[in-house]
Amino acid sequence: MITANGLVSGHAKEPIFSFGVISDVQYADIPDGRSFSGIPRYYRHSFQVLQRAVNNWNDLRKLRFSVNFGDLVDGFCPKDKSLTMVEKVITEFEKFDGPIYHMIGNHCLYNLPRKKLVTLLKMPSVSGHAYYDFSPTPEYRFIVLDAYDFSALGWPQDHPISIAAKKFLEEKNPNADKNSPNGMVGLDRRFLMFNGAVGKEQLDWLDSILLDSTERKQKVIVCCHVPLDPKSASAEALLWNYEEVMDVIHQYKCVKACFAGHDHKGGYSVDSHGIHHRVLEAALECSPGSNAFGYIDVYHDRITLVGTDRMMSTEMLFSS
Ligand SMILES: Nc1ccn([C@@H]2O[C@H](COP(=O)(O)O)[C@@H](O)[C@H]2O)c(=O)n1
Ligand SMILES: O=P(O)(O)OC[C@H](O)CO
Repeated sequence: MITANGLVSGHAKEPIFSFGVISDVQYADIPDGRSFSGIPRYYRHSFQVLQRAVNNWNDLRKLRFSVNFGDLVDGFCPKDKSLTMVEKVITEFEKFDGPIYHMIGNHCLYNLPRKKLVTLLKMPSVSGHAYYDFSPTPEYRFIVLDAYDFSALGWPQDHPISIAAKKFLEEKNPNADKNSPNGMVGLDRRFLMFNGAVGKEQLDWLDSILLDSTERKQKVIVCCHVPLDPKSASAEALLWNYEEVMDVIHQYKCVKACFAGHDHKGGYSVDSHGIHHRVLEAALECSPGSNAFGYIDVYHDRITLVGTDRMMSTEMLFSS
C-alpha cells in the first residue's frame, strides 16, 4: 500500500540518496598477471572497468557522490610512472558529475608517499590526515578510515611510525617476507605488511565522531580499505586492530554498515551487533568485458547495493 509519505508496506520506495562504489582498480600499463595465489589480474582492463563505472554512474543521474575504496594503481606500476598513472586514474574518476571520496590502499602507498596522495586525492581532512567524515544529508554521516595510519607502508623509513610498525610486525610475524603468512594460524594471519592499523589518535577521533553522530541522531556508514569483520573477509586481509576499531563502534548504536575493499573476492557478514559488513569485489579481477562496480540506495531502514557483474547485489536491513 502506498501512503502519503511514499511508504510501501512499511518500506520507503524512494531512497533518501544514492552513491556509487568501486574498489581496487589497481591500474597499471602492464600485461595481465596473477595474484600470489594464482587469481588472474587484468591490470589494463581495470581502467576500462573504471570508465564504464563512471559512465554508468553519470547515466543514472541520481547519485549524490561516489566512493573509491582504494588501490587506484598497482604496486607493479613502474615507479617512474607512478605519479602520471595516479593522476590518470584520478582524472578518470573526476569525469563523474559529483564529488568522489577516496581512501588510501596499500598499492597507493607502494606508488606515492601518503602526504602526496592526501593532496592528489583532495581528501576533505584536517591536518593532512587520510581519515575524514562527511554528511550528505542531516540524517546520515560517512566515516572514512585510514587503514595504514599505523603501518610499515607510506611513511619515510626513519619515521617513528614506520620504525614502530616494523617492530610490531617483527614480533607478530616470524617470516623473513613480512607479506607471507606461512606457519601463522587463524586470525594471526592478518599480521602482514600489506595490512595496517588505525592509530590511537584516529581511534579517539572515531569515538568523537560517533558520539557527535549519536547526539545528532545520525546513522553512520564506515568506509575503510581494509575489512573490519573476520566473517566478511579472509584472515590475511583483516585490519591488524580490527577488534579495537569494532570495540569503539560497538559502544554506539549509530553505525549501520561498514564497507571495505582489499580482499578482492568480496564478502558479506552481519556482526553480533547487527552491523552489516560488505567487502566489495575488485575491479582488477574482472576478465575483459566484465565489471565490478555499483551504487547504493540509502533508506531510513536499509541500504541496497546494486552491483554490476562481479559485484554482488546486497540488501542490508537495519536491525534497529
Ligand atoms: N599466501 C600469501 C599471500 C601473499 N604473499 C606475499 O604477498 C605478496 C602480495 O600478494 P598478492 O596476493 O597481492 O599477489 C606476494 O608477492 C607474496 O610476497 C605470500 O607470501 N603468501
Ligand atoms: O592488496 P593486494 O592486491 O596485495 O591484495 C591483498 C589481498 O587481497 C589480501 O588478501
